[in-house]
Amino acid sequence: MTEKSPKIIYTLTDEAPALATCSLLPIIRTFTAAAEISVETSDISVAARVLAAFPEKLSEEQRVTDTLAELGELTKDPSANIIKLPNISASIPQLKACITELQSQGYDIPAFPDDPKTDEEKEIRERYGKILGSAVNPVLRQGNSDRRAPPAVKAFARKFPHSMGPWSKASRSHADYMRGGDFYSSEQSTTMTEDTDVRIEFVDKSGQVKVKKELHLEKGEVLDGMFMSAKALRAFFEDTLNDCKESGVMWSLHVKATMMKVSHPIVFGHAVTVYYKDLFEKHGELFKELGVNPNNGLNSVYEKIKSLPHSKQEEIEEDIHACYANRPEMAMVDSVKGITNLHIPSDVIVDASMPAMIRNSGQMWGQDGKPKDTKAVMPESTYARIYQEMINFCKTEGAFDPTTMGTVPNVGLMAMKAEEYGSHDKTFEVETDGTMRIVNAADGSVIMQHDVEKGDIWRACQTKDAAIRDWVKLAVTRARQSNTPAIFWLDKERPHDAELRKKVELYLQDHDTEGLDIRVSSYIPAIRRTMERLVRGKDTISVTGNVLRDYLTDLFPIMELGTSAKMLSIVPMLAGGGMYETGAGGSAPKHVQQVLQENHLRWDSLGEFLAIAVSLDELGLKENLPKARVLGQALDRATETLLENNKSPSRRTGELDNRGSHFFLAMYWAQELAAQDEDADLKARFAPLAKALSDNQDTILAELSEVQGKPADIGGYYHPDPAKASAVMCPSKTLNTILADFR
Ligand SMILES: NC(=O)C1=CN([C@@H]2O[C@H](COP(=O)(O)OP(=O)(O)OC[C@H]3O[C@@H](n4cnc5c(N)ncnc54)[C@H](OP(=O)(O)O)[C@@H]3O)[C@@H](O)[C@H]2O)C=CC1
Ligand SMILES: O=C(O)CCC(=O)C(=O)O
Ligand SMILES: [Mg+2]
Repeated sequence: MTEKSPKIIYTLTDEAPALATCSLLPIIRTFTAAAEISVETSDISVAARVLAAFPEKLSEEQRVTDTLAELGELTKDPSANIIKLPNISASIPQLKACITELQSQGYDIPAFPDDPKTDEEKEIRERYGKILGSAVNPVLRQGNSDRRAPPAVKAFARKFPHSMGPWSKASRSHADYMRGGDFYSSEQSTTMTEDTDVRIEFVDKSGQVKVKKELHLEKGEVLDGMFMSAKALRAFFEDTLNDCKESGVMWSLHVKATMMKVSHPIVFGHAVTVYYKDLFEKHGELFKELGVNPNNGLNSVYEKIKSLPHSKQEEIEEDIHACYANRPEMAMVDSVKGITNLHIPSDVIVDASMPAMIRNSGQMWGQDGKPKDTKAVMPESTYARIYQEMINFCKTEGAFDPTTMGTVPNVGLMAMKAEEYGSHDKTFEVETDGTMRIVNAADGSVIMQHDVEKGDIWRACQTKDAAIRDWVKLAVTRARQSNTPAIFWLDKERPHDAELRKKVELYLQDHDTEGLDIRVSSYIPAIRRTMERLVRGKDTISVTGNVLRDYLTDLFPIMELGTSAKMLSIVPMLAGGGMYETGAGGSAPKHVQQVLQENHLRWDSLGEFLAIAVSLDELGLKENLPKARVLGQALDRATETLLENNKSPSRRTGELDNRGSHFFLAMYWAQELAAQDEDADLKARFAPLAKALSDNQDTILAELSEVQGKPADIGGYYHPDPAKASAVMCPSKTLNTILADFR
């Protein structure tokens, strides 16, 4: 194949989707080869990114290229066609585990410096800092977000509804959030009237000015500044704990320490030191000497005390247990292993954890492994209120019914690192009391300022005008194409949203909105109206900012479909290319545990099937490749058949899993190609494959089922051995031979 041949980039990521890829990719390549489309891989796993950061430490054979940087460049190319699977947005404990694993495999990379002192350590910390948290998605998402459940997926959910816990009117579960002192209450916002250079500065009490960051802002760009008071946050945590202790409701923290990689670990750290207050008061000095970092969770205590004599370790562990006696019961991540909600900051991630709780009758799991009513603590009130509104709704109306409910697609403002999710390099933990301010670099005039205290978390956010214009256009396009009412969720009380409201009003005038139902509404009336319609089987597009994009595209899909992995998730890039995300969920670490213990992968690749079909269709349209379109459309029909026949993976070991589901997809896809009459060549080519697969169905399914029930060895967690992982994920010799013979 020449270099110019049409190509799709398929990302290799982490955990469950990476395993699923070992099985699915050979199938995809078998089909795309027939249209001379190459499917090239790009490894953006945490492990690959770590290795790419230290080329000088590695041998020639060990070195890998910086594929994320390459992909970032590709997003500017109008012909870009990227299939993006979910990847780990690593917390510090995860990054450390990845480093240790790579070192054990013979890669001479440096340890993660907890407390960098020398220049060399600082430089290493900086390199690792670029890999931490949500470091991939913001680079690749150079467009706004279009996430929806295709009609076939909705039909499937209605025919085979997922489980949905009932809601009691007497439920004591609720969301709790700060009523003051949070980002919401301090937000300031302005739109730049011209291109402007600004400085973010800190002024201490003696008037000394320290420049924290310099920025170039474009004309029309929206700039926000806000802070969260550390004192108010700690007082809030204490109040919530006391309230739970008195009422007997379980306590649980929901943040996004992965994506909000600077601010939320700090918030998480405060929760740890408030919950385990007695422990930190008693051993604070020792913990400091040992390098305990509460922002990494209670696990940091367990890790660091390992160096102490046994008797001291026991004393500290007893003090930890004493906290449980004094504090309310806390929700557990794993009650059998004793892992609490505060052990590791990346275990409970708000976008997925809150809908899971609501779907589970508003309950989470307690120390005894039993579900219990819960206070879901989400300090920042900006978005937490929508969860309370949904809880109120479920309490009065009962749980949602997946067999009758409508759907809530989302058009999300995401391009160019919009809003809070692009704020990490402009987020600061304040060192002493003083003033944080943004000044115009040209004349020193103050654009906005906040009086802050030591420990407060201050941040600035940027939203580019081009991104907002494109977002409005995408919303109108989706409303028109699907003939569905759309609501712009913009809060009247929020200064940032007030700026956006002005722009939305203006940019809507650029489009033909005749006959469309497009409204602008504050969050609470917006979710209320959406839910009122939803339970009546009616659809409503939510048009939201970046954080609500993230939250709502888990919240509604999890109610509607059981998992957001079944979503079609398209990012039409501003430069003209396309990125097709596979669902709206993450990399499902729990699924890997099941593979390692029982060799059953319950990962549903539906998001991948949907993404590949759109990717092929778009490729066909752009490159004038009718065969690509025929392949894509046949894949969509095959996916519909797969859903109708319920050949999605089961959760239970011994039943059809991810690999078996891929087999059915391959068979249905080949059958669709053999049945179509648009392309005679594809018809003739795929007829024998369809026959071979259906003739051997029983043998293949038996071979796939045989391997289940025993532990599996993939040779690593973050950096599995490709041969071992492939052997585990492609265990049917018959299927492997049929695919190899066909190619
Ligand atoms: N686009 C991206 O790159 C994203 C990455 N992430 C990253 O993913 C990791 C895990 O995040 P987490 O909050 O646990 O959320 P996940 O979405 O990965 O998992 C939550 C649960 O959702 C269900 N689920 C998710 N995907 C599937 C699927 N394809 N098939 C079937 N069920 C599915 C599973 O439920 P059950 O266990 O009941 O089967 C799973 O345990 C983190 O490292 C996070 O940073 C998160 C979101 C998006
Ligand atoms: O980038 C991440 O960490 C998570 C992304 C995510 O949750 C989403 O886009 O829905
Ligand atoms: Mg999300």
